[in-house]
Amino acid sequence: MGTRQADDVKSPEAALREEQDYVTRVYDRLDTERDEAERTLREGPAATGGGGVFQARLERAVATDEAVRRLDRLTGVERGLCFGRIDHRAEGGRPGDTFYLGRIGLRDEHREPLLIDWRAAAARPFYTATHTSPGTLARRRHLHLRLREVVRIDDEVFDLDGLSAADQSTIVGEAALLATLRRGRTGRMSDVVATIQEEQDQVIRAGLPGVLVVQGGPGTGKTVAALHRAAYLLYTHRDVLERRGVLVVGPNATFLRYIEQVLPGLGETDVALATVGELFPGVRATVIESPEVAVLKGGLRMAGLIDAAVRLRQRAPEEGVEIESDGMVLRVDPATMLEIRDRARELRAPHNVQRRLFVHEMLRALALDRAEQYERITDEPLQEILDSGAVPQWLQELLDEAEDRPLLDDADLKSAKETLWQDPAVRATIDALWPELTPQRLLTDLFGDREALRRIGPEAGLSPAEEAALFRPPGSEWTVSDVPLLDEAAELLGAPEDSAERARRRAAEREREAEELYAREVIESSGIVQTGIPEIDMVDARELAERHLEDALDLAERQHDDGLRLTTAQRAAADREWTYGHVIVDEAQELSEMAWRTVMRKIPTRSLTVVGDIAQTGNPAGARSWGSMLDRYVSGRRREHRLMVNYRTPAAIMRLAADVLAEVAPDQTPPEPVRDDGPPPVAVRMTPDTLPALVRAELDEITTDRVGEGRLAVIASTAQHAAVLAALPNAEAGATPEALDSPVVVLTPEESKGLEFDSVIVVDPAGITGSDLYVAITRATRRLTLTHHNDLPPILSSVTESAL
Ligand SMILES: Nc1ncnc2c1ncn2[C@@H]1O[C@H](COP(=O)(O)OP(=O)(O)OP(=O)(O)O)[C@@H](O)[C@H]1O
Repeated sequence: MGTRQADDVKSPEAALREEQDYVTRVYDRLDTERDEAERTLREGPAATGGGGVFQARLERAVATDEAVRRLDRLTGVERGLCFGRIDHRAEGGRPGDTFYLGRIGLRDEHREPLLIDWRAAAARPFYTATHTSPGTLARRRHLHLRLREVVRIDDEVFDLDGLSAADQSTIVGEAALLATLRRGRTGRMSDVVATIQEEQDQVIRAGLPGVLVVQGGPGTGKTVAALHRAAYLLYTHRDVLERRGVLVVGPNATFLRYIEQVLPGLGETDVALATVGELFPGVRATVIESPEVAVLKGGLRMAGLIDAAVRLRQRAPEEGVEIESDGMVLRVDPATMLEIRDRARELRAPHNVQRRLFVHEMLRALALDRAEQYERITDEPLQEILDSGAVPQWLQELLDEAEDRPLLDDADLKSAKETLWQDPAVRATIDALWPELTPQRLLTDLFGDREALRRIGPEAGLSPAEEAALFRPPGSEWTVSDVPLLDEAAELLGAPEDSAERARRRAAEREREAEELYAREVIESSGIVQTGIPEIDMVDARELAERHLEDALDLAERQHDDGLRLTTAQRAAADREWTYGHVIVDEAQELSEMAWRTVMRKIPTRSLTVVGDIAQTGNPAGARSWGSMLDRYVSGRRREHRLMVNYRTPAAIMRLAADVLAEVAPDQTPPEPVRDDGPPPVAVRMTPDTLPALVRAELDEITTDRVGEGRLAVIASTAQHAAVLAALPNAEAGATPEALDSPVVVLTPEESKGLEFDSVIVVDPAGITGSDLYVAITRATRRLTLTHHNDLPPILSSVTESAL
């Protein structure tokens, strides 16, 4: 230590000018690359028209895809493109290396690195160096930009002697961090790439395989770390993840809107975001059930109930079946009926696939019955001859021969079955016995049928009261708790197979085969798979061929979308059976057991990041511990990482939150706040009439001179919500994404989950129970007011009363 960098002694103005020159070069380079990407789209192979052989189409598709991706990436990173610089210590008389860090990596025209991607290994010291263990760093510099102008520099010098004790703190980049944290809120989360802290860095760069649980109190940066992790994983494992995609599951649409800009800002545009209510394609559920029904529908007994509901739709009537067809009454006797149903059930396939066997067996039984009846009719005159005893020799021979032959040969049987299937009466009867079902149909019928619920409820271990609670009239809206049940049903039912769909699938398959052939030819003709070394050829050739083939087919598929370019995220979102490369679940404590089953189906490799806080669980069907939700899927293969520092809520508000936590979750420790600024929380006794005045006063306090900053949330229990909204006609209400753009929003505690606001007014906290109160209080980044009509509960007694 002790070597001083030459430019440490420069005047601050000169240092700023120098950095400005560098940053200007970086932006110039960004502009050049954007121009190039645009030109490729306009003039390059991507721009040539449609048609042509598959290889040409393939090349065009590759070029288009790359140019669009590149352009997306280059466009998303404009703000704060370059945010830091690291200077390594000089060694052996040689000056140390200097690197500039950015949201993406850029090289100059000579291919020399100009900007290092924040996720690259070379950037890591920026996040890990502390005063106690600086590694090889001599200095870390934060560059603060307004648009493309460098407005401030913050230095941390690691090789100067005599650092104060405070500087030894483990929180790195304190000046830069606090400046960032004090910014007014804009209603959108922003990335923190310039100020990622060491404990967050460990989460972000943890390995891809297995389940990583990130447990942390409110404001510890769980969400922000999870999103940076998505960007980091995509950067480090792009080949796997770009093809399979990354899914981020969040608690509600407002929250997803709140975080949606973070990944594009980090250069990633291809991550699917969804709520649990959106995990079943074609349904967008937002309605929340009553707590009792949410618990019931969230529990694993539902898997048994749905299984029983499917079996209930596979009928074998005790009295057998009779159908009038073509002037004849056809019968399937009870024993045959049972045999046919059981044979179909034994097929290890979903209901709609088993149905095909059921239909064939039923038609066969009916065709045989018809043939037997015909035979009886035509045999009547013959019987008379036989009874008379005068049977000529030739007839006896014919009869002996016929006895050995089956009633219907294969061709007869096929045509008889086809004829029967054309008969609407036959079809209707078979459909009623084993209908083709969609998940929606199955659940609508089940929940709308008290008798069916009563019949199968006991099998799933439900009490009569629980069976009754599940009933609802057909046509009711889908709820968030229904979505995992729809997914469960889809799993048991399989895809319905109507004839139009079948024809489309066959045509698509034929086309795909043709394309596959072309793709193989492309690969073979390019010689890509020949290494000349027999062992390598055997393994690598296959792997390479498969990879290229899949890429080729992906592209071919995309071209089919009438010229529309579908991203991996879009294709994944439309396909229930899509399996992702990695899944991140935020506010994961809210997921029920049934929701976890749905999520786990999407990630058979179990490469998951699970982010949440057990102390904030609001969903009565949510997690009480991580083990209770995850162990059945990943027992023993779960790593847990704890985040302990709160970057959001100032110390005075956190002291109150700690009182609440001690009551609602005494086994949990509140996180340590970084900030000790801002006024203590206050309590205001009032009526709804005075609420507008309080809102106006708070808005005056938080509005900054920067346009678009300053957000206020009024958080009220569901019971108070309507009255509060009526008192604040200019405020936006709850779970709409637009609410985030409004300076004032009225939310329930549930809706406020994961969000943050400069000022929070909690209306009637006595009416908000348990962890919901903890969530509501910890949304504030600067100011907290509690309003109440009656006395405050003892748990909040430390808050000072204030007049309006
Ligand atoms: N390293 C950091 N640098 C700057 N800001 C940060 C950092 N880490 C977290 N923050 C900020 O702290 C706030 C809280 O972060 P975040 O929402 O990710 O916390 P959380 O743990 O998910 O909270 P909750 O459990 O309440 O949803 C955000 O404004 C975030 O930008």
